[in-house]
Amino acid sequence: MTDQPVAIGVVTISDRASRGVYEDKGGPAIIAEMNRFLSTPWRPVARVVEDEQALIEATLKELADVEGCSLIVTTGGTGPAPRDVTPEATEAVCDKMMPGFGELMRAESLKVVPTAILSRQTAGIRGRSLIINLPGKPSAIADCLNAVMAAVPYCIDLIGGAFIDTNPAVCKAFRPKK
Ligand SMILES: Nc1ncnc2c1ncn2[C@@H]1O[C@H](COP(=O)(O)OP(=O)(O)OP(=O)(O)O)[C@@H](O)[C@H]1O
Ligand SMILES: Nc1nc2c(c(=O)[nH]1)N[C@H]1C(S)=C(S)[C@@H](COP(=O)(O)O)O[C@H]1N2
Repeated sequence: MTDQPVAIGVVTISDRASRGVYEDKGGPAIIAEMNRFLSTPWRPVARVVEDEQALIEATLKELADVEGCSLIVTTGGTGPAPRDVTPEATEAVCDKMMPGFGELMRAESLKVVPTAILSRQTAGIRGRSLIINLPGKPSAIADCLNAVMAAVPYCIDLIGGAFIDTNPAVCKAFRPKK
């Protein structure tokens, strides 16, 4: 069997980007960061959706269950506004939550911007997929992924997802039981 590139979901959740009011910069920023981090061949499965909980849930389920994404990264919809429902959608589709991701990403973002505490970003496991929420501001993507990336490959190992390795010059993946 030939080795297929690892599928990674890239989900932009934004009313305005999904309607073409502005160009989506979040999805491309996630793809650029993943290219920087990962040494394992991978392919993005990208979606841009409105801030609608049912739509977000359906997208996360499709990427996990049909597309077989071992990792799904979302951007947007994590704040306090009425239409910000990404964490609710994430929790609704996950078997278990991984609160450490949100805690660490908020703590690191707080070094950059005092409004970091307004993000309710979280992470969780659906089957063999790790889902991680990032804020909508494109600059938040690198801040947050830099904070958690070293732990992502081992987390995916533990849930039976694809083997993912990182470029050690950028980020050394930590695998305690290698
Ligand atoms: N996908 C994106 N592409 C480019 N810029 C974005 C994107 N998402 C957010 N931004 C920028 O970050 C700012 C804050 O994002 P936020 O998610 O709070 O937007 P919002 O007010 O919820 O609106 P929307 O859901 O329409 O993006 C936006 O005003 C916009 O300038
Ligand atoms: N690193 C980082 N985190 C950040 C921000 C940012 O600019 N950089 N913006 C904050 C702001 S202003 C908000 S309202 C929340 C939620 O953003 P979201 O609704 O776009 O997900 O993320 C916060 N976290």
